[in-house]
Amino acid sequence: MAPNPRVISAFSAMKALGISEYVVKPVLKQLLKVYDKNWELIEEENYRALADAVFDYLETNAVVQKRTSNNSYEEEEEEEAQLNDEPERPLKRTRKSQVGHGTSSVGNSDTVANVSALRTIDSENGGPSGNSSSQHTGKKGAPALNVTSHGDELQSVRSVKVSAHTKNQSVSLTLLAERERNITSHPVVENGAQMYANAIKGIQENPNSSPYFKEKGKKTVSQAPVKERNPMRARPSQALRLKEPKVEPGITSSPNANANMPKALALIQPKEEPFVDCATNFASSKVPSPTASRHPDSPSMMDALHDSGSAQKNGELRTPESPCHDGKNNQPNCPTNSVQRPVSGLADAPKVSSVDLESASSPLGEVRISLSCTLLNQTDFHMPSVDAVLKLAEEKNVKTYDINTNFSVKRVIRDVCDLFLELGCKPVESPESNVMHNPSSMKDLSNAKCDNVNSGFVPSQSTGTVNFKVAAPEVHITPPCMGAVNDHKLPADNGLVNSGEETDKAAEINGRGTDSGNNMAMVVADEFTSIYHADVTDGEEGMEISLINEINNVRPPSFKYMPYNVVFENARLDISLARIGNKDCCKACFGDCLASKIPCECASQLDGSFAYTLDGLLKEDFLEESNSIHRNPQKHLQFCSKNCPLLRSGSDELPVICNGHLARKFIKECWKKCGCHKMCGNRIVQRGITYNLQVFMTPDGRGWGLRTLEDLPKGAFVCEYVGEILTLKELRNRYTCNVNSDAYPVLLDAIWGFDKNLKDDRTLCLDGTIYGNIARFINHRCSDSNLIDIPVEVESPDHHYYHIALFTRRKVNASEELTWDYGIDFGRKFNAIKAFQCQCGSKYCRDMKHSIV
Ligand SMILES: C[S@@+](CC[C@H](N)C(=O)[O-])C[C@H]1O[C@@H](n2cnc3c(N)ncnc32)[C@H](O)[C@@H]1O
Repeated sequence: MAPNPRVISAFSAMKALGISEYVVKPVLKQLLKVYDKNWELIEEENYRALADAVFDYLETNAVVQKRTSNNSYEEEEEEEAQLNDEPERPLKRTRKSQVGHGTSSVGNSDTVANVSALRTIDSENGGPSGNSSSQHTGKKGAPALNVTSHGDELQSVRSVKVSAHTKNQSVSLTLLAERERNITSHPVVENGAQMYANAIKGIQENPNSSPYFKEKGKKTVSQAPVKERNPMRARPSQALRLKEPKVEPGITSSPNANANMPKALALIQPKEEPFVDCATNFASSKVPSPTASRHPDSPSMMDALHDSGSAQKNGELRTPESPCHDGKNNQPNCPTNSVQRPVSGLADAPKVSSVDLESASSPLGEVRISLSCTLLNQTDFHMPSVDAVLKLAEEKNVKTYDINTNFSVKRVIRDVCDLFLELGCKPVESPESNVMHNPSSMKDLSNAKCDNVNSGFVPSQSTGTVNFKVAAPEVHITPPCMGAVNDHKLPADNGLVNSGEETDKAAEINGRGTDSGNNMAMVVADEFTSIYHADVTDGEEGMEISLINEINNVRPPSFKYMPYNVVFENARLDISLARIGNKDCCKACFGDCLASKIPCECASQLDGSFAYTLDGLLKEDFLEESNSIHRNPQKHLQFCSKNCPLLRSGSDELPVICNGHLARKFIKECWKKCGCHKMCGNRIVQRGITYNLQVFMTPDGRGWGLRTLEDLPKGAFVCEYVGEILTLKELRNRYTCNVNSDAYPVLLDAIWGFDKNLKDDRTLCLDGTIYGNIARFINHRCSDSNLIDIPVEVESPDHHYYHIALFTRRKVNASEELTWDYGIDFGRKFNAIKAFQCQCGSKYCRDMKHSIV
């Protein structure tokens, strides 16, 4: 449909005032309603009414946001109702007065909620729940901080840039916030800040001057402020639907070479050995010794393919699951601060003589806030590690503040600033301490010649400046991935790849050059030593996750980074708020459900308790129970006999009867239909990755691995296993045709043993091979892995689809490799996928007695 020329003219007129179309659009819509589509009234006096309404809206919006911003979901409902001419909607106050919970009280709010839900899904994810399309548009933002700017709700801070100038004794911190691109309103006035301010002032002085308020006694825009999308948007939890994986040019779909697929399947006899978490002996250089405890055999992910449920006759294993993250950044209900002007509060930092905070924005939705603080008579400042500062700031905030009620972005910023100064003024200790130091690779990086990479993270001694965030490289990790694993498969006799020669050989074997074919922006330093990429997530996560290869020339595999699951063609995945009944959500809640004395509906699956602690960690008893299921799978199996999807999908090598599927212990998180705040403590996995992780090349031939760069407490959410949501049938087709492919499938089979009429399109699994996240780099460790997979229900209440969240089973030390027990039964071999020869190094390794061909 051709755009209405009157609309275009209205936009142009407003643009001349420096007001963006994003702002004008919703207001215009409302105005047309108010004026019964009488354009003349709007166009009169060169759009005077519209201009007034816009300014009103901006002003009101600023006030509203300042005042609340607590429960944006409710606001969305209100807005939605307005747009739909709902006479009355569940008012925030009403809801709030219903302290606690309640299943249903909200009367007729269902309709409204559903409507708004749909809208929310649509806009928030840049993609619908059910449609197919490929909008990966949405940059998600697992917000670390939220700041308000320009009277507008803050968008999530996607990155932090910190720089210090020792020479001038100043430290500057730049928070780079990025607005969601899809946001409907964009209150940033492009060039007319002053004009806007004057206009607002005029309206304040003479409110009646606006015809907008006079006409017809109808609803005014200000009654229903059009709200911007909630900035604190957790990561989109629903899946995108893709028609088919897009494989970018230059990439082959699956290296044939040494495919090491999990083959495994299967059945493992749970061992009775005691466990002791052996420290990972391979992580890269300094791996602290693990101390934890843990146990042996269990099932794993790849099982799936092979026998997913795989089990065995007696004992069995299982498949892994979901995601999640920790809640250590739990922010309270609401951030507010308008961080626009010099924040005087910051000045009380003892060592700081002055603090400046400036903000700038672009019409594209980028907001940059720059904070600089100058030291007072401090001559011995040195640049501390950014990581150390942020880590300390985080710890400090979690410990110091009542995170639920008192959180203040301003204070966080001040703390970060203070800590910079504090750490920077301490004498330099060991290289491991808090002073920024780099692995050899970092040094190399500084000399690296790489034209197209603005590699930050390289401290430059000469200037004393550190750019924490590297200018985003135009990197596209392209599809078919599977590769990397093979690349490192070296001859079993040595396993270690550490010379250029060997590397080249490996690359040759795999038909790949060591230095071509991939346009990843990364730094290659020296000849064989460091390949470094500042952010393998391509900006898709709230955290940057670097990749480093100090071992050989193998480049990262080609795959498309996705922070959330995507639906492949035929899988049936119904995600809609309409499917979430009152018993599946806590509509009457507000704020933080964990803080409420009365457990809400979302806690009912766990007998009225939540799986998380107030610190955002998995509760001890929940973790222990889940560990126990992994240790003794045979006690938790549910059988689906002949109707087992695995049997139906056919394979000569599969057992004739179902070996059982684990009855998993689920976490149920609050979600969009719930009344609580997005930062509610029962929304951990949705918020995405919050720890500082790194993809690295293992030195012992297991290919890439994932490690943590900071200590992780026990029960911390690390990441979700993300991939394409496939039906089992699709999975089999995919890998039966390509037996040699590497694949990383995980069955979503928790319901299989219970649903006797399971249709093929509902037998789902996740495959992170082509579309996936950093979890695809996590290597397997038999039994005493430091991560455990927990199924998490977020947007789909029936357990056919759920998320797989990986939590720490014990405290994990910085630089330790993160591992997960895939649940592979190395004693079995199935046709579709080849198992690898396990080199986990665990004393419980299940592959020691088997020789895999
Ligand atoms: C999910 S991927 C893990 C990331 C992989 N290392 C890479 O380079 O992409 C699984 C593959 O990693 C390798 N792998 C994982 N754990 C291993 C282990 N304990 N021993 C040997 N190879 C392992 C196998 O090739 C397996 O097929």
